[in-house]
Amino acid sequence: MSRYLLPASVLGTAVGGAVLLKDYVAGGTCPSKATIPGKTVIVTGANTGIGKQTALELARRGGHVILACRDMEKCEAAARDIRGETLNHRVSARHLDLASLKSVREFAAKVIEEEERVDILINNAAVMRCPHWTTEDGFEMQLGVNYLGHFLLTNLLLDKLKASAPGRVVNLSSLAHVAGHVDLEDLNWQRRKYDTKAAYCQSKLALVLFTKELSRRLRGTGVTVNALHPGVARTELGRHTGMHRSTFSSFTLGPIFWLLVKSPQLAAQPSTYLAVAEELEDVSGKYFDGFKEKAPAPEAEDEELAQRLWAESARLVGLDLSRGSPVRGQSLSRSPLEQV
Ligand SMILES: NC(=O)c1ccc[n+]([C@@H]2O[C@H](COP(=O)([O-])OP(=O)(O)OC[C@H]3O[C@@H](n4cnc5c(N)ncnc54)[C@H](OP(=O)(O)O)[C@@H]3O)[C@@H](O)[C@H]2O)c1
Repeated sequence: MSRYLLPASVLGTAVGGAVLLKDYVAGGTCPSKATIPGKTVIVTGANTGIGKQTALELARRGGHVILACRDMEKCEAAARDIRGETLNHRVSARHLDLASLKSVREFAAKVIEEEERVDILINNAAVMRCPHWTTEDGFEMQLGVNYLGHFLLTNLLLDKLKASAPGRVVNLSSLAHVAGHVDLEDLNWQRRKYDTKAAYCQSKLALVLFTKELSRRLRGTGVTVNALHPGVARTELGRHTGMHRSTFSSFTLGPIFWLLVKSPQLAAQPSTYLAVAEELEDVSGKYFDGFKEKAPAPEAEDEELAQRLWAESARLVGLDLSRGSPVRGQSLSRSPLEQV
């Protein structure tokens, strides 16, 4: 067994390296020079990685940028960095923990009350391949943070987005969605044996399906929504994968990874493009790989699945299906899983 390990690892590394090289070469800076003075943008998970760089790029383009993060110390520090670098003082920090529906509702309520408008929502935050953790409301963490938290947040902000139209929603998905499967009978991993990779892929596929159904519902409102694979970037996303704990990985994959993958600055360019490019004004419901529109995985094209997922997600987060608003009288502290 062990004599196959080294050649297999070398082959794996070479293939992985080639894919990443292609990704790097395909990258580039945002082809649009559009500015966004007077527009209000929300970026979730903006204290680090692609989110922080996207917020920086949008602040450079004159937007009023709201960094929405779970750790206020990191959030304020990122906002300070961005203000210092861009000299745009309309960059602010707000608390949002996507692992808590109560926090999502509080964040949305404050934004609706205190902000005049919301033009662009970038659903960027994510957690990848963490242990089998659950959110405050009892959802598997990757489903709860990456998908359900953003599903609820977007729905709660829709009226504001529509009132500020034209507007845009950008959902950070991933190429990993192609390996995903949405199991409507067990979205929350209560019956299936838990598989953290599959849970990440499911959450990213759910975001593409959500994009499709939301786009259908937004027709004629002036608000568009698209999903994006930003490319492979060296960020903190791999913090739970344990790659750094393996000696083999540290000495082989590690350096290759750091050399070949995109910087967060480069990986933020497609998010910026989807948020501002004038030529995308009427483009909605699509999946982008970098700057290019691509066909997503076949399961992500299933309109009936997208509609059923919407209904199930609304049920899980406690949205009134007919109004798209929180169910009246619903306790914010009880788990929606307990309520249904
Ligand atoms: N990097 C890549 O190669 C890659 C590839 C494909 C897709 N993507 C997607 O691109 C997006 C950005 O990823 P990244 O690489 O920049 O990752 P990252 O560096 O790990 O940043 C993730 C952000 O999400 C935040 N976050 C995590 N849990 C949260 C919660 N409960 N509430 C609010 N915020 C939370 C993190 O906050 P803390 O710092 O407090 O944890 C952080 O700000 C993600 O959607 C990811 O799936 C990335």
